[in-house]
Amino acid sequence: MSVSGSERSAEGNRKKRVVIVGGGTAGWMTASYLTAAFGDRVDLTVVESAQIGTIGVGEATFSDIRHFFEFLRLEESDWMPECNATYKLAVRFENWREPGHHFYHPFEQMSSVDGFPLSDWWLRNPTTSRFDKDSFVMTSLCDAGVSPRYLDGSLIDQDFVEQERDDDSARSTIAEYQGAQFPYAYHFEAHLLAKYLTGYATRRGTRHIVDNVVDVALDERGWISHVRTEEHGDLEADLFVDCTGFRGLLLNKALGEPFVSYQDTLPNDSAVALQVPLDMEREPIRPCTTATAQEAGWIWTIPLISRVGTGYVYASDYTTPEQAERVLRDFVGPAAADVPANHIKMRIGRSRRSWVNNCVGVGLSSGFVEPLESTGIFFIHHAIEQIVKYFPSGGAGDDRLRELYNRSVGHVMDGVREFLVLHYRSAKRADNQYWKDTKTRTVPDSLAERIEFWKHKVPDAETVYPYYHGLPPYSYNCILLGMGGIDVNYSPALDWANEKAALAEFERIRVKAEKLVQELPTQNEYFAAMRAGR
Ligand SMILES: Cc1cc2nc3c(=O)[nH]c(=O)nc-3n(C[C@H](O)[C@H](O)[C@H](O)COP(=O)(O)OP(=O)(O)OC[C@H]3O[C@@H](n4cnc5c(N)ncnc54)[C@H](O)[C@@H]3O)c2cc1C
Ligand SMILES: N[C@H](Cc1c[nH]c2cc(Cl)ccc12)C(=O)O
Repeated sequence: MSVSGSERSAEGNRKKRVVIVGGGTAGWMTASYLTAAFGDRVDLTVVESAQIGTIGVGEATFSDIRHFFEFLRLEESDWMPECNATYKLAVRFENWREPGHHFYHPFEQMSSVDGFPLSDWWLRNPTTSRFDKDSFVMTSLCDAGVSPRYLDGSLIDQDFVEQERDDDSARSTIAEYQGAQFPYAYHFEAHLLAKYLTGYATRRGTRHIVDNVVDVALDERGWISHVRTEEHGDLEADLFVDCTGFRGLLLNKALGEPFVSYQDTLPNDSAVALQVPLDMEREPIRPCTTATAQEAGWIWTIPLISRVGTGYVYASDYTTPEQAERVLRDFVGPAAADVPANHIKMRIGRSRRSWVNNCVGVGLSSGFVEPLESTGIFFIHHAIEQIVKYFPSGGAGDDRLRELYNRSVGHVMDGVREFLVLHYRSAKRADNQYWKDTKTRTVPDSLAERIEFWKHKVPDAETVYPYYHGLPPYSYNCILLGMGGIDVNYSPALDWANEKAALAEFERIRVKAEKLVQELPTQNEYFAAMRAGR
């Protein structure tokens, strides 16, 4: 049955009611974005429990998140100080290859010379032992601990400033900027961002209810008719957004949508986290997330203003919570002595469909992979953009819109899963059962075949996971060449090619890095100036 434009717009003109259950990062990011997208043409309510806490450990992000803040028309100086935010130029991997080794996965597109990526040229003739340092400027900036902005606020890479549109009414999305690599992302306290966005959304008309949802009622079609709260009665809506975290109260529990576990390929299912005070007068704020390999997983180190978020992500099949906490406390040292530990059980995988009938899960209810490449908030941001893109009309075409949404969200999570599995499979480290098993465990179907290709031709757009999943081919190059456990070869054609231009490109990178390290302020200096109002 087809629906005419006029029928659709009549239905579409009715004010849509959206109820978001859950007030963590997912709930408030969704509320803020929908407010920014639709204004008061959509009636929004967020209901969150005062008793059930949120996940917030000190999070790192993708660089794409800048489009979220831009969509809300927020400047860094508005929200960063409120969320103890710092810059992230890369992920630094320590000890994944062998003790004492480190490499970076930076926010910087890898150059190509004569049609071949720099990784190919580097494999043909490694200038030094550091692929990441030879091929990316950001690596040196991370080692030097500098900010990607000068003290006057200008950005290292003016190209991005020039790309920004003059037209104030247009706002960008992730999809529009694919291919253009912005040079940094952020570290921030997700619970502070949720608090900041509570103010943003409620000032723009979002209703905020603090109460427990105690029942989810379905109508005869199996759609949600209302959620029942303890003290605020029943909340009806056209669309319910499940932001209840790992509980999946609406999507999984009430609607019964199955959860597809990734545990067979990504066994890390637990974490223990600490918030460690940081003396900003004495200690540098590193401009990167650090992921340090451990006996049964890895430890994240996320530098924030005045503190460091840290935690051990581990597989409960290989160690216990008590041992994990001991390892983490030893790693941090005396600074963690009086800090309480937060033990978290993680649900790894995704809901088979994230959008079912009139309920869409966003955040941990939709899916989660371990935080190795900081993808949780990216999943949320991507999901919200897709909700707007496929927003239902209430008409017959909605089934198709939901299907497209579910495909897009499913591909993002499945693609990220492949990327993360590659980290473990390609890590050279194999010094205990945990690390030995990473070499023999099943990998997602087509990854095994891709790895066989990559041994002979470094990853490019033709050979990585074929659907959009946020990660460009150069990221795969960084991981493969950095982890060192899979032998990759340069393209044979390079034996007959002239490498002069490639050598000049390596030299350009070296000179640019040296200059920037001299010129840029440290993160400590930059944020001291930002907080003083510059
Ligand atoms: C160990 C760990 C490390 C992470 N690190 C990163 C990182 O570095 N980068 C990144 O991008 N992401 C990271 N994440 C993911 C990120 O923290 C989450 O994606 C993000 O915080 C969103 O969580 P959420 O809002 O979906 O769920 P939650 O924070 O769990 O919020 C759930 C909300 O639902 C409410 N709720 C639940 N049940 C009810 C009920 N019955 N009635 C009313 N309200 C209810 C709760 O009160 C709460 O407000 C990490 C996650 C974990 C576990
Ligand atoms: N969408 C990209 C994803 C991306 C590109 N480079 C990196 C580096 C790191 Cl450490 C994480 C993600 C990405 C983006 O966010 O820019």
